[in-house]
Amino acid sequence: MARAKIALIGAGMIGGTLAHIAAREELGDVILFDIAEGTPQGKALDIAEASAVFGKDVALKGANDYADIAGADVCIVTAGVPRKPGMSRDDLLGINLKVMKAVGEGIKAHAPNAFVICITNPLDAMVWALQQFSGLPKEKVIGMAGVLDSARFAYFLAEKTGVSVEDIHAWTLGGHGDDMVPMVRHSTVGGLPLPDAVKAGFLTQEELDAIVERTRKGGGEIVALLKTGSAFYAPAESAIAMATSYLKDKKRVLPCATFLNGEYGLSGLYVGVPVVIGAAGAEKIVEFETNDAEKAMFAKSVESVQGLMEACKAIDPSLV
Ligand SMILES: NC(=O)c1ccc[n+]([C@@H]2O[C@H](COP(=O)([O-])OP(=O)(O)OC[C@H]3O[C@@H](n4cnc5c(N)ncnc54)[C@H](O)[C@@H]3O)[C@@H](O)[C@H]2O)c1
Ligand SMILES: O=C(O)C[C@H](O)C(=O)O
Repeated sequence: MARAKIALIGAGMIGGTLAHIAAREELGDVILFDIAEGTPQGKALDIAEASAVFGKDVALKGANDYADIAGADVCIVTAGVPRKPGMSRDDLLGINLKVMKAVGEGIKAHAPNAFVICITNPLDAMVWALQQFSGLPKEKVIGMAGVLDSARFAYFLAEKTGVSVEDIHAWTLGGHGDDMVPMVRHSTVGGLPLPDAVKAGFLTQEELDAIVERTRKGGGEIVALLKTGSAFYAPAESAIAMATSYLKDKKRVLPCATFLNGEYGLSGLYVGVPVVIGAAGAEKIVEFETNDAEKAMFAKSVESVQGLMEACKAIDPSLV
């Protein structure tokens, strides 16, 4: 069977890390695309040379022409700009929306059968715009954020409780902003929902509250430390988990920005929800039972996403 073709649109910090992981995992041949000349070629060559050390058979190529992504099975989009300290993700909207238009047109022309994973921020509005600009089916265009946010939640819980990260299952819902919703009742430590884990003495309520708050602001914490850009290792791992589930038809349930069509009482927007990812793309949304407090937090987060969609429409009236 032919190897999968993975096109990485954007060869910056996340794009380069994605290429490295995809090659090491032998997930498929990799095209690194960027408007910057030399960057994708240099990173592709560097990783290709590394493949002789880690011993995996993959082809890597850098490109500045969309024709090179032709026939891609998966496109992972990181093209655009990241935030710097003092900025919010929403400040990136104007510049990254223009980038999404160019990327969407490139994918439409050259890789219309791909499964597309958008990472560019502000995520929920960018993936919504990218789907429209590309014209690809909604189930084939999805956004990466929830896997990252829930990984942060899980890591902080593991660190505090001393339980292996493998035995913590954490979930976040909503938009990829500071009002995202870490799902305390649905997340577990060793199988115990977090309120029961508190009762069992794994952590205190105050510690849990602090972890929820730290999760919400997890992106900003890294931006403040790095000063020159934002997180890239955990975001790349998160997108690789999504791409792997699609390519191997694993049907993992992962929290992703997914187009809603009545689920959670909403339609016509992308927002983070658990979804089965398999060979058909976003195959089935999982609807968590939510109480009034969770519903209110989710509604607030959705409102923020809708505000960003309105801002996009004001810039580009072709968006509906
Ligand atoms: N969804 C998430 O959870 C998440 C996590 C981390 C970062 N991000 C976002 O991902 C994006 C990329 O982050 P990064 O750290 O890789 O940034 P980066 O600056 O290192 O890389 C971005 C790359 O995009 C390229 N680019 C710009 N315009 C382009 C265009 N029109 N076509 C093709 N390439 C273009 C740049 O040349 C650069 O190489 C940012 O918007 C960041 O905010 C999202
Ligand atoms: O916070 C950012 O700007 C990048 C990304 O969205 C993240 O959560 O790490």
